[in-house]
Amino acid sequence: MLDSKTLVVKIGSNVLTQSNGLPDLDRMEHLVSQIQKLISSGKKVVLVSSGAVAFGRQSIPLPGGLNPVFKKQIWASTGQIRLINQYQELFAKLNQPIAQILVTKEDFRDRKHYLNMKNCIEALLQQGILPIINENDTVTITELMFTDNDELAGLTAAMINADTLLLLTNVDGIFTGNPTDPNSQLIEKVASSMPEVSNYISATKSSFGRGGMLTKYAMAKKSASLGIQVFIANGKRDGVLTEFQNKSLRCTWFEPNKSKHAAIKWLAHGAHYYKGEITINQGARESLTSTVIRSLLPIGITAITGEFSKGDILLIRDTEQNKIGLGRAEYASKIAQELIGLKNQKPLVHYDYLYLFDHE
Ligand SMILES: Nc1ncnc2c1ncn2[C@@H]1O[C@H](COP(=O)(O)OP(=O)(O)O)[C@@H](O)[C@H]1O
Ligand SMILES: N[C@@H](CCC(=O)OP(=O)(O)O)C(=O)O
Repeated sequence: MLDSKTLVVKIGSNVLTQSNGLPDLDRMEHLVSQIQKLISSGKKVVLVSSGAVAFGRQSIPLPGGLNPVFKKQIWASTGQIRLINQYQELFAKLNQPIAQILVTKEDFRDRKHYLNMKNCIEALLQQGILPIINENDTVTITELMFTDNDELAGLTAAMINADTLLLLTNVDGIFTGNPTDPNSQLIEKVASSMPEVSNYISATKSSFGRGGMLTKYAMAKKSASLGIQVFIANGKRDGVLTEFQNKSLRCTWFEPNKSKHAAIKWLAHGAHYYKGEITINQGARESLTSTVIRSLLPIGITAITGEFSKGDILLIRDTEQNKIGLGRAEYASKIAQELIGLKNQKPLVHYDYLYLFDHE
């Protein structure tokens, strides 16, 4: 376990709910006081909290036959107020100001939204205000949705260049089998050099969770590959964050690789957030994937689809349409279209902003 200065703490729905579905306010208060201690010890903390649907569901009864999308929207929009009010009340007792940020996947796709969000979170942290983030569930339906808040927490950690991601759920970490089976053992450490552990994980979810342990694992691995240490731990355990601070946390710890450049962290999560697609010829493919660092020049481009602006994410494909990597556009699609195949032009993707999938 490494020291941490900037961390994202994600609290799953089931951590904040009792088995009967009612909000677990004692647990919430306990976590709030520990988060406040992390902040007062000098750490910058961003909280990603689920729980809107769970808080809404217990207070607003709805007819069984109602369209599930409407149900989710009603519970999320009514529950989010309850959730954030509860946080507001608990943090206010400790004189800790908070801010609410509701985001959609689209906010990570659009460079302007992304930068606005990043700047806002950084400004809040500078002022000692705790940002509390959740998905804006009322507008994100099906393909617009994050897989779950673990994905949102991973994206947030990359965005703010956090060194640590703490995923609090209702089990102590990843086990070698069903966590309720006494023969299952906690996997305490995952490193890129170690064999895969995903086959231990079953698709079961906690009663209020969305993504399950598999998506948590995938996001944890990706974050660790970018240089962010990840802890999956039990938010229902008393003193979980104090144990984290004392480096005595019972958890699954993902050892981070060498930290990647902030722009690469952002790009690496861009697989679902690109604005345009670029097809490159064989020569450009060889050049980009060689050991020599090279930018992507218009001469190696054979086709461009989609409309993008300077700064947007681009997906790069070879002539067989294999996905090669992601890059940040140095100029807009309108200009790029005119330069396809031309010599002596400015790179469309600079090598500092190029993320090749082989490097994962
Ligand atoms: N091998 C495993 N180790 C730990 N948990 C597992 C494993 N396989 C499946 N799970 C399930 O994953 C659940 C946690 O994921 P999830 O329901 O998405 O939580 P959250 O709401 O906190 O995001 C656990 O409650 C557990 O039932
Ligand atoms: N945005 C939703 C959370 C969805 C979700 O990912 O839940 P979880 O798997 O418990 O982290 C809510 O607040 O209810």
